[in-house]
Amino acid sequence: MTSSWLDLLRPSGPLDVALLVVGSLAASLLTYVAWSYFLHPLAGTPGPLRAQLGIGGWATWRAAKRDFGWQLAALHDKYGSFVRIGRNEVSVVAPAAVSDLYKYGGQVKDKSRFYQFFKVTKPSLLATLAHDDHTLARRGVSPAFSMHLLVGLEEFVDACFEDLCTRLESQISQSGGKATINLGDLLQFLAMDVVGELAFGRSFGLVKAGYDTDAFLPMLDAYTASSCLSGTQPWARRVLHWWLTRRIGSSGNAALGKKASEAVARRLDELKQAEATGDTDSIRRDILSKLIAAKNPDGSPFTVDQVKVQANSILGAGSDTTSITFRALLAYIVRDESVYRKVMDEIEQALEEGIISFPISHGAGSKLAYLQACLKETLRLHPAVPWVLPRVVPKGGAVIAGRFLPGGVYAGMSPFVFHRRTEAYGADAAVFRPERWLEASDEEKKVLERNLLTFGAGNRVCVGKNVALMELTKLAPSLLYRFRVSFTPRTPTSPHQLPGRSVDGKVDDAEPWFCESQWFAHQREFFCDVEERVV
Ligand code: HEM
Repeated sequence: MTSSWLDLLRPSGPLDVALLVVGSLAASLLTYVAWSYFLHPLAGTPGPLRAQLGIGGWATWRAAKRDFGWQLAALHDKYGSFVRIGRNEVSVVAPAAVSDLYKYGGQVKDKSRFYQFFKVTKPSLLATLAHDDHTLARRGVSPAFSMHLLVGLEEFVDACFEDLCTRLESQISQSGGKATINLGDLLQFLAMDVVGELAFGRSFGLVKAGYDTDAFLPMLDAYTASSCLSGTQPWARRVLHWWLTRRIGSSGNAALGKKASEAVARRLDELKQAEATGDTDSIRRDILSKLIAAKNPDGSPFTVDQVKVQANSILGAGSDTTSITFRALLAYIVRDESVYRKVMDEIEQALEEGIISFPISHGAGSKLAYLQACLKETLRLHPAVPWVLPRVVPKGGAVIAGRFLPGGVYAGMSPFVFHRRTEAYGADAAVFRPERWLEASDEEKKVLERNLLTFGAGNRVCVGKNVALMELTKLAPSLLYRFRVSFTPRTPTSPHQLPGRSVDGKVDDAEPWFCESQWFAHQREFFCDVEERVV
């Protein structure tokens, strides 16, 4: 029989079979890599090599290392406005992209699959990907977050703050006039107690207890870390979730579900009794009430499950974010004596002139112009969510910041990176300068506001923005007025276990915390020396 060259390829033993399999795999991989590098619609967009080769994993690795913000900033410094951060994903930092990607009624509408694992049990608002589904869901939930409703709930926020003052005073007196306190944790307890009051019918009592009674903090950490990591590698979700929950522990998860069930059941009971006695005025008109009264698009009332999902997602979305911002605001004010002096002079003068009184209302706090400018600068330089907020370019493609991106590509902007770019905030973009918000003309202010992505933008803008701003506007001046706060210096005997690291990743022991950058820009170990002020 005559042999052809094809016979040479025919395996004649197990070794040949193995070689053929390995060879075929290598050839497929090479073809895939070459396609990603040369032919993919994002080919030619600069970025880390592994993203360009389509292997992916850059964002996953950054999420695992929790250094996402500053690593992405460095890539943009190197490559410019468009950086390919995944096989099919691009990060953009151009002012025009804000409206191209996020504006109401714009071409780009759906969220990318990155968000899918932020669902609690069923998709919450944050995790609803399709624009149309989200619009309907948001219509039901929005009334629960109106400023009108929230202003009527200020007394509950004040009560949580009083718990904080009592705790601080007691620790201060036990320590002989000045106490070293993990203020970072206490501020998160405060934010959680406020969410408890507004969305669960009563405070969780964490500030009063002085510790994380139901292990909520590790649970929230496991929830965001696992959702974020899994979002970057959906196929590996189960493994990542298993690994993380083992590593971080998430015992609070069950406690949280239980708390939501109890809160809804309690409120439904109260409603039933009130209706029976005709005394419906005695029912608190809070977020929980509004969620219970919410309707689906077909007019049917929210089910108990829907109410629980929304309440739980509020805890997931509202407590880390608000406390990260509170810590950052305090730190920016306290670390610079001239900023601190201006804030305190403004508060004292407003008190003298009767513009504010205690407890400071949201309306009164809003009149503290310099403090509000500090808050804006804090939201700009330390956005609680530094991650890119990825959207899907629609079929047929879209022009984003002057560049055509084909349909199906994921594109997003990182508030952290964008806010530090000169094209967004000028040559001093990296500097904390509250005055920029006060000196700007009305037209300039519109641009500053438009470029501020801390709460997202467009129809996906944070639904809890009013809750956070109300809390910070009231409580930051109240805390600063009652207590003198300074960073606990790092010494061999101080309680710190981690080195100092700033929001932009600089390791420096003068920093008040160890900052991480993943979905959240969380600060660990914010220890402060706290004294009562003579007022
Ligand atoms: C300073 C505090 C806060 C910051 C910086 C913040 C930031 C954000 C951001 C960036 C988004 C949009 C994400 C995206 O486009 O992908 C978002 C959405 C959301 N936030 Fe906030 N948030 C804060 C406080 C709160 C609070 C207090 C609550 C609840 C009481 C809350 C509940 C939500 C919810 C439910 C969504 C999803 C909205 C939707 O998709 O319709 N947030 N937040």
